[in-house]
Amino acid sequence: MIQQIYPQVIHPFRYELNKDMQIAAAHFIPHEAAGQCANMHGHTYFVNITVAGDELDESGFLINFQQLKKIVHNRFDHTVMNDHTDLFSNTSAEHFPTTEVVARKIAEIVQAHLDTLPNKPTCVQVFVRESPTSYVVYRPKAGKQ
Ligand SMILES: Nc1nc2c(c(=O)[nH]1)N=C([C@H](O)[C@H](O)COP(=O)(O)OP(=O)(O)OP(=O)(O)O)CN2
Ligand SMILES: [Zn+2]
Repeated sequence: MIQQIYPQVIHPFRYELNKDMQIAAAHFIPHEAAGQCANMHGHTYFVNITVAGDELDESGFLINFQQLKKIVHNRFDHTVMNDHTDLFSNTSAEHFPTTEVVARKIAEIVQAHLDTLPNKPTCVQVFVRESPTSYVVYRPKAGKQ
């Protein structure tokens, strides 16, 4: 069971939901500054996604928790991050599968789905813990990723 305390995000919305998930995945950072992390290795990523909004859908959901798991966990679990060439690149630092970029890409994937919903919720924070001692918080700027 995942039980962690996450950094809080300030937002103006009435509702906020949080979905936790674990993703087992491998990656490498294709840069000499990464040291040993330039070699392929694996993590159990702990991800927390925060979605907020003022309106619920016809089910009384901001978004179905299960849908969030489907679009994020199912996409990455037991994969190699670098193999997702539609998202990550081994030649551009903005797209290396670092914790920072993984968090941003998850926010982009989630927001793209939220944009299709009639109640128009917003992804306001993505927390990604890559190791017991290292995590990133990504907060999209209002109105853009
Ligand atoms: N800013 C970032 N720095 C590092 C990243 C990253 O994504 N963003 N990634 C790595 C490596 O991929 C590595 O998996 C994680 O490194 P680190 O936190 O050093 O992992 P350790 O478990 O070895 O940490 P200790 O606290 O030393 O046990 C490197 N840097
Ligand atoms: Zn790593």
